[in-house]
Amino acid sequence: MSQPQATGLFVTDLSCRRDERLLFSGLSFNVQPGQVLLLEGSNGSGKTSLLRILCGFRSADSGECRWDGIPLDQSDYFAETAYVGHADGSKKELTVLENLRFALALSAPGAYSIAQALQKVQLAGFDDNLVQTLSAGQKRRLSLARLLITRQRLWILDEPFTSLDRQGIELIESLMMAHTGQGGMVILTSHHELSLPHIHLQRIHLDTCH
Ligand SMILES: Nc1ncnc2c1ncn2[C@@H]1O[C@H](COP(=O)(O)OP(=O)(O)OP(=O)(O)O)[C@@H](O)[C@H]1O
Repeated sequence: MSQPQATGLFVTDLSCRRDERLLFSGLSFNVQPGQVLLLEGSNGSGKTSLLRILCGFRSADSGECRWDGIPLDQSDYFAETAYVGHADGSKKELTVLENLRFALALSAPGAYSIAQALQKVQLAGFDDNLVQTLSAGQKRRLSLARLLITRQRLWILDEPFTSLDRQGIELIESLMMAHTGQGGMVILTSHHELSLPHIHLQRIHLDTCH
């Protein structure tokens, strides 16, 4: 009988050093459809470094990552993953609309049109505003709109609640619930306590991964 296929992200025995400091080692976990993984740890414990490894921006010192059972670089992983980092990923000299059109040109379309996504993140009417004129929270909301207009199975979010008001925090939580409810996956770092009822939430505390 054939083995059932491993679906999702499987990480085995990962380690990372920064300069002479071992940030984490022997780190193994998996994230499967419908699941959220919360990375916790003190400042400097390596949360962003781990996310950057998972995004392919830097290499691990050892270990292996597989997507649906296949090494990341031989799989569809990078096309199926969206990253929202500290820098928001928007081009500040372009308008809101231009940024979203640009994102859409690079990815498969998601469930929301650009107009619907702007409405959802409460940026309707800001279409022609240059990103550099938006507030920090509005830039965050624009990066959320990007997640909605494109279709990716895994969202990797580095401190997504930064700069957001209470309504914005609730918005992200509801978007994460909808995403995982449709079989999507989320990996995030946050110092904010999450409210995600009925979601399979895993936690990894990086201070303890040595
Ligand atoms: N570009 C870099 N070059 C050298 N060391 C770095 C670099 N970026 C981060 N580090 C170091 O790597 C360690 C982990 O940093 P990282 O940003 O991954 O931590 P973090 O857990 O995300 O922290 P925070 O909660 O403060 O965002 C820190 O000691 C930091 O000084």
